[in-house]
Amino acid sequence: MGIKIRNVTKAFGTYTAIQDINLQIQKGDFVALLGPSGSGKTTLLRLIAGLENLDAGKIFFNGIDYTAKTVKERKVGFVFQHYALFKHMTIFENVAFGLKVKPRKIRPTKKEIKEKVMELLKFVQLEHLADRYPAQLSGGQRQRIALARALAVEPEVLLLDEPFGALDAKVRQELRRWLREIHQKLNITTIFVTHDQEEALEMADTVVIMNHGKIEQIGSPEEVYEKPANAFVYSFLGKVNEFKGESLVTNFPHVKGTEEAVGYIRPHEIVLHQQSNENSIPAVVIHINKAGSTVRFELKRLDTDELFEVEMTSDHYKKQGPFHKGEILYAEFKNIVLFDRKTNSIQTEKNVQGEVVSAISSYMS
Ligand SMILES: Nc1ncnc2c1ncn2[C@@H]1O[C@H](COP(=O)(O)OP(=O)(O)OP(=O)(O)O)[C@@H](O)[C@H]1O
Repeated sequence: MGIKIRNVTKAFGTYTAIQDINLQIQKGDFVALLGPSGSGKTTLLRLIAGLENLDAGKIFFNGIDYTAKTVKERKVGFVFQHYALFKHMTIFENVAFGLKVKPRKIRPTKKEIKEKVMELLKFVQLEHLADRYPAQLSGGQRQRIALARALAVEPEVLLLDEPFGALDAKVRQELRRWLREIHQKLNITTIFVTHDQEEALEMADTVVIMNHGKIEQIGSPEEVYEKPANAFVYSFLGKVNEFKGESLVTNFPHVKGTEEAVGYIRPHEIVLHQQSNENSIPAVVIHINKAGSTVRFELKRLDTDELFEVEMTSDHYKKQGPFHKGEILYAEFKNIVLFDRKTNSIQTEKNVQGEVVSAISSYMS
């Protein structure tokens, strides 16, 4: 099922949660709606489902205007963050529910329902839990059952709202992989909401980045990460150090009047030296975190007192270090990305420092 959202707007009272959104989702796509809290992700998902009425615009399913269709008519399957399983029903009954409540004419027979439910439980690898109650399952198992239940009615679109949000990191990781496999097998158009950029970039084929009820960028994970459309997308996808105004001037003596310029640098794009060079800025080490395969440093610039983060692989650190808290190091900023705050557009990207200085100078002068 392909979905087209055309000029859709939705307000709650005087607050516009979705502002004139356009989005086209291809049949079989695996889409993440990604954005900070309150950006309108859930509202957009509920509009697609037919759980909310829109104020303006249209929604098409396979080219047909579905704007006025009910939830039932849209044939969507849902999975929510908080497992909406029926507590008083067994796992089997939970999965069978959608089939049992079908109108008599199209309701499968008891035998067919049993076969279908057992097939789904096998599919989500939990057939041995058929007779248990939801309270006897782990959070991850409950979400897998919630998915089996959503799939029982053979939806044409699968909608998931922060499906793994309430689970711990390890289970979440397992379920991400599992859901991708399920999508590969079934190829149902799937849209999931998340505020976790790692989850979106890892799982989705298409990422839709939302902010303040609008879409900031649509693209593959590579596209949005490598070619962010604006400052919001850049800073939302991964850690960044932000420098503006005086800190950019101090860093780049050629730059004049920097009010509208913001420079972003990812922590792994800063190189630390024990000796100064003409491109480096002195900074004192505030904290070193050596847990895991990446070593993270917090440093304070000596010229502006600003804090910033640096990351390097532990292998690299072994060769270059050890560094110590309180030590003065020299930070060289590679790949600074400069945004114009007025137009919210990228001025320069992925340059080495020398080129950036000239780009900034020509932009500012
Ligand atoms: N039923 C409602 N009545 C009034 N305001 C609402 C309603 N539903 C959502 N909103 C508002 O609309 C905005 C968007 O909410 P929405 O739940 O879509 O955001 P979200 O991006 O999914 O956020 P989160 O990640 O926190 O769930 C928020 O400011 C929210 O307060």
